[in-house]
Amino acid sequence: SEKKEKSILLTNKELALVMTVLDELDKHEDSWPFLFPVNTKHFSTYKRIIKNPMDLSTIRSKLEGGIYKTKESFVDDVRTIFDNCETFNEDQSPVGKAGHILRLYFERRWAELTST
Ligand SMILES: Cn1cc(C(=O)NCCN)ccc1=O
Repeated sequence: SEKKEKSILLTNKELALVMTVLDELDKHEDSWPFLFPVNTKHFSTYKRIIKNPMDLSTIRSKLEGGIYKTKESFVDDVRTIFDNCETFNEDQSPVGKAGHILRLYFERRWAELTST
């Protein structure tokens, strides 16, 4: 049925929406800490402290692989990036500050694009 179908994949409109937001996050000047997975060889405690690592390249791979069935599951992964950042970084550190700025940008942009 139409309802069932909706839960299997993102509609074209939703796909375009999440792609747009993902592209904007990727090019934002404060996205540099979040473009790729945190280097756990460089940050040896990261794996123990952060249970669900997430980054923008992983989100893009999941999107291209048809992993996201709803736009909400996409939003959950984006928010995980920022929650992980707050867990692992001091608020006033360069990475911590970038995380707060990019989270604010994302939430405002998402609201703009999805609020009726
Ligand atoms: C998200 N995140 C990124 C870094 C980082 O230093 N990234 C550099 C990328 N060149 C360190 C801790 C952290 O939580």
